[in-house]
Amino acid sequence: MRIGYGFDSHAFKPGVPLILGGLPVPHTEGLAGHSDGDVLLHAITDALLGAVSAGDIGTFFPPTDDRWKGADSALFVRTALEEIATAGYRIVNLDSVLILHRPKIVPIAGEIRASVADILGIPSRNVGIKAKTPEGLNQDGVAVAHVTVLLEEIGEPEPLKTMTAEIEDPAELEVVVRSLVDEPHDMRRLGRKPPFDTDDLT
Ligand SMILES: Nc1ccn([C@@H]2O[C@H](COP(=O)(O)O)[C@@H](O)[C@H]2O)c(=O)n1
Ligand SMILES: C[C@@]1(CO)OP(=O)(O)OP(=O)(O)OC[C@H]1O
Repeated sequence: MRIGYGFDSHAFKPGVPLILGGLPVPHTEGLAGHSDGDVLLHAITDALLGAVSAGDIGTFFPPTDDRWKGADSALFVRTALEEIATAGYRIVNLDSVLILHRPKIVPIAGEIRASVADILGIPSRNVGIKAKTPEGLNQDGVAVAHVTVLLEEIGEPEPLKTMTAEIEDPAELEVVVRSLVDEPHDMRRLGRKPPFDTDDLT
């Protein structure tokens, strides 16, 4: 298991679109940045890179490089996903806190969650989206994102197990082979989930 943490902040600016977690959000202002200013995806990128000690967003995508001007921040996340896969890990779950006065996040949290889950290639149930207003912080014109992520090792598939048995009566062999081949086997009884949905079997 590995844990990662990411943080980012961007100032609100009139005349640019607001994008949060890859979702375009109708609002009076957007977030200033060299890229599309998606504060949540930047914090996610840093959480993923940090979990495998692979540096941070700026080491991969320097703000001095014109290639990333106006870039879709999903590109940064995809690169971080490649880094964690190369290191042998995949995401267990991710949690986040957005800190901003407006817009209100709760009414659109489901859409942001679905967008983030889609970019990460994980189910929505493994993505947490929360929000707070920056009360007492004197940060009215700013959006802040904090993200934590938990990774697990992808791991090698378990080697096939072999069984040996001594049978004296050849008729008994027939019974044992038939029971192995013909009868349905419920793997849940062995305490392990099958790697597929048994209802899908035809
Ligand atoms: N931009 C925001 C900020 C907050 N919320 C929701 O309001 C709750 C109360 O926030 P406080 O910071 O005032 O304690 C918060 O837990 C969120 O549910 C929001 O939706 N969008
Ligand atoms: C994403 C990059 C690169 O375009 O720039 P910004 O969009 O300004 O975002 P920030 O989180 O300030 O810094 C990371 C940079 O690498």
